[in-house]
Amino acid sequence: MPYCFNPSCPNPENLVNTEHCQTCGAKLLLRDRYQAIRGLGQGGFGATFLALNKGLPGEPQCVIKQLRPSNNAPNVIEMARDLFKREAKTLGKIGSHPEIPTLMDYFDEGSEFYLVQEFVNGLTLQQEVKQNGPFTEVGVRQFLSEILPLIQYIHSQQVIHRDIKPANIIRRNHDRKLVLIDFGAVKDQVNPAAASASEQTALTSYAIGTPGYAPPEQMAMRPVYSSDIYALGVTCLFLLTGKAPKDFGYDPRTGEMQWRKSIDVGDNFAEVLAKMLDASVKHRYQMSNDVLRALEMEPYLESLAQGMIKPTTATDKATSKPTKPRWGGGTTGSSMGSGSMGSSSARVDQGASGGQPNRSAKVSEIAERIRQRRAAGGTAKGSGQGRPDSTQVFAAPRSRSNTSGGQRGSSAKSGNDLGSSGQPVENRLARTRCTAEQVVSNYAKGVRDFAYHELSNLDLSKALLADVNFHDSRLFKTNLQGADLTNTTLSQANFSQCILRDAILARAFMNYTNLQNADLRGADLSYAHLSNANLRGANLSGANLTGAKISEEQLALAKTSWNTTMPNGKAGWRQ
Ligand SMILES: Nc1ncnc2c1ncn2[C@@H]1O[C@H](COP(=O)(O)OP(=O)(O)OP(=O)(O)O)[C@@H](O)[C@H]1O
Repeated sequence: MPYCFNPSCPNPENLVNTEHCQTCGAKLLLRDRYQAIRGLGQGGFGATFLALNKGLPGEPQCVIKQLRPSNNAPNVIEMARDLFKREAKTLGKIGSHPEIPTLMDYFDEGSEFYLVQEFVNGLTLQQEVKQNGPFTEVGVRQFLSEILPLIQYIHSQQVIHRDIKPANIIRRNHDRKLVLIDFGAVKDQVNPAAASASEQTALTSYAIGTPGYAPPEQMAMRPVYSSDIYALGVTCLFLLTGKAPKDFGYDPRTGEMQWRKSIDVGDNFAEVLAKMLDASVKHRYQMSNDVLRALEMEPYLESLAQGMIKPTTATDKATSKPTKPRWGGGTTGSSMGSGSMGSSSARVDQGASGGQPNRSAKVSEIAERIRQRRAAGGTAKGSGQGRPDSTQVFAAPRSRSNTSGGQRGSSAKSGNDLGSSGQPVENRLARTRCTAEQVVSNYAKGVRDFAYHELSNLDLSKALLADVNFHDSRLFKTNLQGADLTNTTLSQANFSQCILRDAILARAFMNYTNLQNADLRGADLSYAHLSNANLRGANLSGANLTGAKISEEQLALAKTSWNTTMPNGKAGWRQ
C-alpha cells in the first residue's frame, strides 16, 4: 500500500494504484520509481521510510531518508543540507563494505533531499534485547569480535560514526551478520557560530550523536576515533543489562557512569570495558584493534602461560625445556624479554626445579601477570616503549617481511623464523622431542601441553589432537592429514610444508604460525584465528575459511580455488 512521503500528513496510508496522496495530495512515486510503503522513523530534519524500487525487476525494498527541515531559516537549511550531503558522501565512500548499507541513490525534489540506501532486514540489537533479554558475557564478547573489525574499517577510512548504539546495529536475517546503520551523525564539525541559539541546539543534537552513548569530548563537539569505542562500551552495558545509560548512576565527582555493580562479568572483561568507558580519551583504547587484541589474548592466556613454564608431563621429562619466556626474550633485551615478565617467569622456573608449587598454580600466576601487564599498558598511540608484552607479541607486523616470515622483530628467534633460503632456522633453545606414538598415547592420557616440542617429520595422520597447545613447536613436514586439531593453539609454531590435508582446524589459534607451503587442501579452518600467520605458498583449495580471521594480503600469498570457502562464507577464486 503506498505511503505518503509527507511526514505531517495525518493519514499517510493510501489505496493501491494511487498517484497522489488522497489526504494531502503529495506525489506517491518519487523519481518515477520509489514508493514508500511504511514510515520507519521521524526526527527534526525529516523522516525515514521503507520503500520499493519500482524501477527494478522484483521491486526490491530500500530505505529512503528524507531531509525536510522544519525550520525555514536559510542558514539552517543550508547547514542541514550540508550535513545530509556529507552522509551521502560517507555512505558512497564506505558503503561498499558488506556490513554497511549501500548508497543507492541521492537526489533532491522540490525543497526536499532524499537519500536511498539498501534495506537491511533484521532486528536492531535494541529490539533483540527487548525480545530475548540481555546477552551473556560470552554473547557480548562475540558481539565485540564481530563489530570491532567493522569499526576499525570505518576508522581506517577516516570516518567517525558518532552514533553507535544498539538501535543503530541490525543483525541481518539472512546471514546473521551485524550491520551498522545511520551514518547521519557522521559529520565534520558543525560551525556553531553560524546558527542562532535554538537552531544551534537542533543542529548540535543532530550532529553530536545520542546523549548517554556519546562520550564527554563528543558532547563538547570534539569527537575522536575513540569516541566510537566509548559508545561501543555503553552499547555493551546495554546488551549485558538491558538498561539505558540514563538508568545507571554516575559518580558526582567525576561524572563517570557507575556500571560495575550492575553487571556480572569476569574481572578481565570488566577491565576491558572500563578502559573502553574511560571518560578520559588519553586513558581509553584508541583504536578498535587495541580492544580486539585485549579480548583475543584472554582465552589463550592460560595456554600461553603453560608454554612459559618448565614441563612436568610425561613427554616433557625426556628433555628439559627452556626456562626463559620465548617471545621478545632475544639478545637485544627488548622491553619485554628483559623486563619483569622475563624475570617473573624465571622466578617461577627456579621454584619449579626444587619442590615447586603445583603446575596449574604457576600457570595461573603467569597468566595473571600477563593480564596485569596488559591492564597497565599504555594507549595505542603511545611510544611503544612501555607497552605490555602481550601487545608486542600480538602487534600487527610493521612490514611485509614480518607478515610473510611470521616474525615479530629482529630480536625474536622462534620456531617459525626463516633463514634467507626460506627454510626454517633451527631454534637456539632445545625442544622436547617425541615420537608420534608418544604424542598419541600422552594425548590419550590427558596431556594437552605440547608447547616447544620438536615434532617434525612425524606421521600423525588422522590423530585426535583437539585442544592441544602446540605453541612455538616445530612440525616441519609433519603429516597431519585428516587430524582433528579443533581449538588448538598453534601460535608461533612452525608448520611449514606440513600436510594438513582435510585436517580439522576449526577455531585454532594460529597467530604468527608459519604455514609456508603447507598442504591445507580441504582443511576446515572455520573461525580459525590466522592473524599474522605466514601462508605463502600454502594450498587452500577446497579449504573452509568461514569466519576465519585472515587478511586479503595473507590470502593473496596462498593458493585458493573455486571451491575454497572464503571468510565471508562464499566460494572464491584466487591464484
Ligand atoms: N538501511 C536500513 N535498513 C533497515 N532499517 C533502517 C535502515 N536505516 C534506518 N533504518 C531504521 O529506520 C528507523 C529510522 O532510522 P533513522 O536513521 O532515521 O534514525 P532515527 O532512529 O530516526 O534517528 P536516530 O538513530 O538518529 O535517533 C530506525 O528504526 C532504523 O532502525
